[in-house]
Amino acid sequence: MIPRPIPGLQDCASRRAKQDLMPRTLDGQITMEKTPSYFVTKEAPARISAMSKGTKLIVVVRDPVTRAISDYTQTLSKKPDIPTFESLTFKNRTTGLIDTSWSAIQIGIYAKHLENWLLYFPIGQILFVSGERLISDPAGELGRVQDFLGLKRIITDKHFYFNKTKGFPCLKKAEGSSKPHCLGKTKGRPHPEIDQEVVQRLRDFYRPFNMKFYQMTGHDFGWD
Ligand SMILES: Nc1ncnc2c1ncn2[C@@H]1O[C@H](COP(=O)(O)OS(=O)(=O)O)[C@@H](OP(=O)(O)O)[C@H]1O
Repeated sequence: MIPRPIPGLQDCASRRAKQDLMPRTLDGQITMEKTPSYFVTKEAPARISAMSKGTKLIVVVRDPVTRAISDYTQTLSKKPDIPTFESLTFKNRTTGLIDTSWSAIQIGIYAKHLENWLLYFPIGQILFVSGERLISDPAGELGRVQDFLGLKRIITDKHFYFNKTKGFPCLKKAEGSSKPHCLGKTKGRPHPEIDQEVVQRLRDFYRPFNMKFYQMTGHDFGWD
């Protein structure tokens, strides 16, 4: 059971005030909250643990190189004048020194972020969902989520079809409707073409962190 959520990472008083505005979780209900930045926020594990040690945590991860490019694509869509991905990647392009302070790069060092969580939560309380498998086998991945949450497997293959144009699975029927439902326009956007040498340098950079992450989670995500 996931307890009532922390609506943000504010101080306790404002957190409680916000919680009081939220509906109560009734028996048989699970309250969920999605805030991607929690995984990389230093204070989040301690605060969530202080609120409820039993909180189940779900983290969706994908190849950190693709993640960085996707992150950049998102920023570019809002600020078209930013420097190129290639120039932001390096502190010094000649020496090949990666700028690990750039958030697009930093967020993908999953092993480092996970270490913070493991100070407060056992690994069995965290489910790692593969972003790649959410596309190639959504029902399988959601099967794992349902098991982790102790739910009956209600969502299965029957609920999805693959939309080739979008390159994503879509729901055959949206909740409360008889019409199909696909993810929005910002999902599956084309990414800019990145210099392959830079991509390779990033692959080399992430490899040891990925290996450590596989070891910590006991799961090979196949990013190499
Ligand atoms: N359900 C599901 N399955 C697989 N992949 C998914 C899913 N939802 C979001 N995404 C991909 O995650 C990338 C970031 O999406 P966000 O949901 O954060 O969207 S947004 O950037 O806030 O608009 C973005 O990646 P790219 O499209 O490759 O850039 C989304 O397409």
